[in-house]
Amino acid sequence: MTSPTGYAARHRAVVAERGRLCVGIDPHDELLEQWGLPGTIDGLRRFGDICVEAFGSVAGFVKPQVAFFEPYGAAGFAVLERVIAGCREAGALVIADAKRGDIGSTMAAYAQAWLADTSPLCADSMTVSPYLGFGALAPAVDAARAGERAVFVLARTSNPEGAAVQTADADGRSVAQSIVDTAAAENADGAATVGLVVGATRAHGLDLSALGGPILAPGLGAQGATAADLPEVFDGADRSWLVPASSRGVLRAGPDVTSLRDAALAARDEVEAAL
Ligand SMILES: O=c1ccn([C@@H]2O[C@H](COP(=O)(O)O)[C@@H](O)[C@H]2O)c(=O)[nH]1
Repeated sequence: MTSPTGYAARHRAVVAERGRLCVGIDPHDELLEQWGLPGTIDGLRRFGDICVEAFGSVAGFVKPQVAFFEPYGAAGFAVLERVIAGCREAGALVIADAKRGDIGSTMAAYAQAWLADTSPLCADSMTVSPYLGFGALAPAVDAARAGERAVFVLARTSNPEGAAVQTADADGRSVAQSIVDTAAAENADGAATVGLVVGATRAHGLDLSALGGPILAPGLGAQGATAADLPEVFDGADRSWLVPASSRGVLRAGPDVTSLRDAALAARDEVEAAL
């Protein structure tokens, strides 16, 4: 077997050391309240700092949900920068859950924001939406490949509403399967630059066997999926590439750092035992 290159090497290394679980960092208002924090920028900053301390040095992957930082404006983005940098410095791979997608020229700016070393928001990967066409994502795919990073393209999302668009027919296969097949072609170089988002919440009917890249699988915990569901939901996929994700399911253990870390490690162990 040849040694992995590009993003694949970074991904494989962190999985070998820390496992496949991705902990979502989603500062919901209800969680701030449950953690005894004010719904202010100070509360958001404290939430972020606790997450960095709890997860940065033990989680393989963390996934800050950008949407929860945006309502705080510039100050919220400053907290997000701090969360991304803190987790990366502690060794976790950071997936910026930004779900960006636009015409190519604008996509290039999104890539610069989330995937360029020069940006204060620079992460290890980002989520992107192919609704403007897979080809429009090229600037992000190129930036990711050049920087040994990845993009996670929405294919079959964890929410029930996604089916109407994602299972629609596209020349004899579903829209989602066409995304999978295009991603697989991008991964022919072995660098695993193009990952997918495929929810863990239900059977998706996709053939993921030739993907050759990571599969972010949100839906564990609060959305009802369990680690025990994973083998059936992802039957036929290369499980070594699975990145099952849980946000509220872990975050509800807060605000105590040790309890949060223990919850993340317990979820990680359940995932590894199931897979
Ligand atoms: O298909 C998708 C894509 C993204 N998400 C995001 O993941 C987390 C899930 O949070 P939980 O608390 O574990 O339910 C959230 O940020 C979503 O925006 C997803 O759920 N499904």
